[in-house]
Amino acid sequence: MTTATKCSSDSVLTDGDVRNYINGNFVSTADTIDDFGPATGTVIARIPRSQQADVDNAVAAAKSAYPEWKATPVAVRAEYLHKICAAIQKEAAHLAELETLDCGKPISLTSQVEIPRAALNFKFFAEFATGDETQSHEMADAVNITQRAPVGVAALITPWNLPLYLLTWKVAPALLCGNTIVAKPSELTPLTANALAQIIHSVGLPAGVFNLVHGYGAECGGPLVGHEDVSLVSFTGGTATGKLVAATAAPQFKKLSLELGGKNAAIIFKDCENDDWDNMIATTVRSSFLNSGQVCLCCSRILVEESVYDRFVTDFVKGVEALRIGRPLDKDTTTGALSSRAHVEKVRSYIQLAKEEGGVILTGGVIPDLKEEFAEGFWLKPTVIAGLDPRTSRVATEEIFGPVVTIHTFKDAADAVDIHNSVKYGLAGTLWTSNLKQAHAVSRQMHTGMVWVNTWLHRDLRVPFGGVMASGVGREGGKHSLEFFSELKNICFKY
Ligand SMILES: NC(=O)C1=CN([C@@H]2O[C@H](COP(=O)(O)OP(=O)(O)OC[C@H]3O[C@@H](n4cnc5c(N)ncnc54)[C@H](O)[C@@H]3O)[C@@H](O)[C@H]2O)C=CC1
Ligand SMILES: O=C(O)/C=C/C=C(\O)C(=O)O
Repeated sequence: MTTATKCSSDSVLTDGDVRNYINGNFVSTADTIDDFGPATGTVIARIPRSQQADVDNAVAAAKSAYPEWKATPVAVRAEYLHKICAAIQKEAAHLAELETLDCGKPISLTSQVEIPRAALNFKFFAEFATGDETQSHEMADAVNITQRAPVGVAALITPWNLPLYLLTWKVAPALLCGNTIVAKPSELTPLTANALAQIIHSVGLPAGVFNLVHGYGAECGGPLVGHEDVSLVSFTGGTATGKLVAATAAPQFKKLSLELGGKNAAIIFKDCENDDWDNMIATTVRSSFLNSGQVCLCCSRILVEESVYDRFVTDFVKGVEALRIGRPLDKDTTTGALSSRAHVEKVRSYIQLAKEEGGVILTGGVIPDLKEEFAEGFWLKPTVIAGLDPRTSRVATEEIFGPVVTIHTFKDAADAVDIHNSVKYGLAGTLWTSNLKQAHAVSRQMHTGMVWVNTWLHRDLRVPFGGVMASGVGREGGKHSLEFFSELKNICFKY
């Protein structure tokens, strides 16, 4: 089956053909899974439905390639990362179209943010590899050399919301540190992972170093996590799945990183009314509805100081209603479709629940009226809900992971912190204030892995990325990724 996008004549991509990539070969499976384009709701590709035997083959290939890759100097590994980065950049326009087709998200997002970041993930880690991590500790009669050694075969399991962005965020440091890989992308968005395998093949990475298996979570992801020859699992996805992954991996003592969901809040103090109001409104619209709210960092709760609540609601709803929902390939579209029909139904069930909980829909809450072409697609309007109890409402405290935000008031900083910390998640929070002391005090009390002050999703790839409580375990990013994808090893030399 051929997808609707076109590659240039010298492209290494053949996107009509989605296969597993095992030991340097592209292989099919007997059974397949339909891959739907969310904008139209039609089948755009058929992908492998891998089972235990396919996972076994991929892990065996990764295990067999490991000794040689482990012994490959880090500078040579970094050179491969540079080549993969260059190939992604060369194919960027096509990759952006593929991602848009597979996810239903706007081309502005894939072409300006996601695909450039996928390339940057490789460049960043290639340049991060200095070898400076080696330390020595001298004794009177010996010297200790502490080095970083790779961990082994890494299972990398990624979700559907930022497919290539999040896959490359794991692949680049895992390769750099000398691990071999079996990757399992989401069955909902397999196309750019398939393209990445074709790119990796084209740059001549040794066979077996990178392997890719497509399939359902239970049939393919589960056997991969549980495989006895897998030493490390890096998972990004929902909290419920993260629990299953942890329950399998922990008793086998695998290294484990879990980047899970969130119920992030944006806290808006009245003092940002003075100088930063318009920027705050525009950024809060973005932090609520970027990728239709399907980013783990999106702020799905907005807490507003009482005295500026009315002004906030008026300006925020105006900003939300100005979003352009429609054809994802149009350059000025800001808001596309959701990932799947099941996800639309999940999000709609929360909107219904909000009504039952006494909430008021300020805007959205319905399927948009789009052209005939999109009648069967997976669409929902950006939705703003007020009037819910921020501590007890299910809609205001459970992860929805879609285009729905709830707005609440708070009295003072202590009240804001109390509401903020009343959910079981703790990924990333945002606060808006011109009072430096307040920013300092509140950010320290917010129980999250990350806080942004007067900004949002302002990324520096060196900083630790990850959450607390139900938002996950472990940190990735910069040296934290290198620490996760390697083990410290001490060698003591007696004089
Ligand atoms: N980045 C994030 O924070 C994400 C959060 N979510 C949240 O999770 C909810 C459910 O979404 P799903 O599509 O079910 O995501 P999921 O968490 O089940 O899927 C993520 C990845 O895990 C794999 N997987 C599923 N079951 C597995 C298992 N037993 N063992 C190993 N791998 C497994 C999937 O195939 C996919 O590759 C969403 O509605 C959203 O609330 C979903 C995706 C991303
Ligand atoms: O690294 C980033 O900039 C963003 C990461 C986003 C996720 O991990 C997510 O949405 O799951």
